[in-house]
Amino acid sequence: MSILEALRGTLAVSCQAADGSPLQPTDHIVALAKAAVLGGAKAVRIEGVANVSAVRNAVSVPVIGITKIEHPDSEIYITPTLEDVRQLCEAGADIVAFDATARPRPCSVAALVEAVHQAGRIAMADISTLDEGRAAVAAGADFAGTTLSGYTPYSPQTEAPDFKLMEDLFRAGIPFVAEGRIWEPTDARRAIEYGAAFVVVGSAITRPDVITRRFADAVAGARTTPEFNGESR
Ligand SMILES: CC(=O)N[C@H](C=O)[C@@H](O)[C@H](O)[C@H](O)COP(=O)(O)O
Repeated sequence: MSILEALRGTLAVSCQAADGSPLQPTDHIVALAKAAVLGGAKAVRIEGVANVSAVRNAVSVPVIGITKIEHPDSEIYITPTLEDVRQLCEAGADIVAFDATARPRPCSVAALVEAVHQAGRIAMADISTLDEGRAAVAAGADFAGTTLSGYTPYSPQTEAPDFKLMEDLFRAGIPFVAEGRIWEPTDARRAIEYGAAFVVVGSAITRPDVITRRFADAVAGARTTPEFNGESR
């Protein structure tokens, strides 16, 4: 069975640590990935060549590899160049994901796809609109990811997952993975029911600081005098 067939209808977990997070050391990323697998993740999405290599050696599920490189002259920061692709493949990524948005870019989507395929790996195109999904698949990408919806100025800026984009991709016959702002298990399930090949969840599982903030904000907004049936006592 191919990797993509095996992943159909399953959960993948993105194990990344933002700048300044105490979880940044590679050992912690490996621990997050192992915990995700214990919980039922069938793939993990990992940022950084050293992290991909360490996680590849520590778990047996497929690894979706990316790099994140901020560049002063470009808004493209997820796996922007052929060198990033080469290093991720060498580190053992089974799937390489890259920005496939329509913004000005250092390297064409077609060239990135070709490099991924030459290494015998699967190409995942992170997109923000239906047109970008169409273009990425036309350029040879194996599937699109809704990852960047909400992160380009011309895509809908919402707090929820972009279910409209999922529906549009499904109707257009573009194979896709649901990723981005999936906070509730019911949303993950809904994404599969909207036709996603599989679902990638990150922050809601692997960013304890962000998860904590949700709870802290909820508690901070609570009334401190109990009230039952509209009556306080
Ligand atoms: C936009 C961008 O840079 N997304 C990144 C891509 O790898 C990660 O920061 C996200 O955590 C990941 O996509 C999962 O999404 P969420 O954390 O919302 O479940």
